[in-house]
Amino acid sequence: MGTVSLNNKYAVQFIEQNEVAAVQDFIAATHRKIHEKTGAGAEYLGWLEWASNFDQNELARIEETAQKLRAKSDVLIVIGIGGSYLGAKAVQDLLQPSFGLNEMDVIYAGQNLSGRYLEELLAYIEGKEVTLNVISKSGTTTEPAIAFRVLRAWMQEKYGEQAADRIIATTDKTAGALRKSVEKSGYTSFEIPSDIGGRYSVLTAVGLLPLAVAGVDIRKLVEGAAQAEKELASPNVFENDAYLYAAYRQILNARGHSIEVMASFEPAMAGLNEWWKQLFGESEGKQGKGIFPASVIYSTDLHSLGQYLQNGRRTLFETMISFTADEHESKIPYDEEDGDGLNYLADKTMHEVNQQAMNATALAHVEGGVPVLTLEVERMDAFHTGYLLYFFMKACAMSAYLSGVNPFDQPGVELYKQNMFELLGKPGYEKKNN
Ligand SMILES: O=P(O)(O)OC[C@H]1O[C@H](O)[C@H](O)[C@@H](O)[C@@H]1O
Repeated sequence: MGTVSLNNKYAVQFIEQNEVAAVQDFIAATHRKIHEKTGAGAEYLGWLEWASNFDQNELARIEETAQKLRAKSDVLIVIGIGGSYLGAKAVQDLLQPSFGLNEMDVIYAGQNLSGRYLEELLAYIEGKEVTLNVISKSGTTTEPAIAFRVLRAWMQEKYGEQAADRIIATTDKTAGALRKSVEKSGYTSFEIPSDIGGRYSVLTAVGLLPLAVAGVDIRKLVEGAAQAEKELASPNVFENDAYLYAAYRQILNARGHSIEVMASFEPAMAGLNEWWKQLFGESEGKQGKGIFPASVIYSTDLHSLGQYLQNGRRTLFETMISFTADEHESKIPYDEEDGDGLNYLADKTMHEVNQQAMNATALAHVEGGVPVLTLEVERMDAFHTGYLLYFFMKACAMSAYLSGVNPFDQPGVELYKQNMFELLGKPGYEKKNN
């Protein structure tokens, strides 16, 4: 059994083992395509063995920079959108306490164009010591560029010439406007490798610098991913759970289950759900194909979307993440009067009750015609998170290739950007929409 394993006990009635066996040859051929870098978009496979070959000097430089930032700031603002912030936010949400401030306050900007958000952020940082990490692979994305312009002006106003020492840029080695401003202003910078796309970049400086500042053990995160590389290297679908997950997804999709709902019983998973949605949505949603990635947090959403999941259109399948270790002490207390009738649960841990809520939900949804896959992960720590991130990246590459699309491009994101330039009157763009 791997560090993350796929349990199909709630999907057996929807998929026969011989259906999985039937795709083994295709899986093995696709595995070769990935590892020999011969498939579509192969120039973006830098993430495949990134963790096991991690440049130790780079890792040390990320940690040193993080130390320096921590020493001089109350708040780090990470400016980025899509793959340039979702990974850091996901891991931060998963590994840090749900309430109160962490050792270090890491917040996000540039992922929207809301004036209210920016104004409230500016009010929040008033009187605080601030550092910025602006992240953009292309260096030309409008949303983070605007946030950077506003926040850079704020920094210059507050720190004058010293502002440049408080700005770190993470971007392409040579291309883009952000690289130019690094050269001009002398910001400390980190490179986003040209062979790693945004949604596969969480284990590069893109994710690691903000996470190191936030106090996450980034070495353990990388170690977990390196372990996943080793465990998920077999071309055999029955020995590689990332491929098994990809195979199940595509078999279900072919049968009309074209929406995947990622379900977790831990609220700390909300950020990881968002990262996962970008990964699979941008990788698979093209040429009129793709499984639509959606997500829920239970029990919360059992009382909103639960009804739809149980009885709505039967185009869904569900993937539940189950954290198996019972790590928390909290137990249901015994009550002398038992007015609420809960004494039958006395002395059970919250984890035990939560696990039964998961089993009960899975059983109900299976009965309602929803295939349920379960991904079992032992615990929510940096090592297992690193493993899980790699698990999804490898599964996503396989799944997208199985459906016949290039997992590494995102041609569809361009149209709204072009339209926005036209509508806003950017010089050089024709006004076809006005
Ligand atoms: O890092 P950037 O070049 O600014 O790109 C940020 C994001 O932009 C678009 O949304 C792309 O579709 C994403 O894949 C990318 O992660």
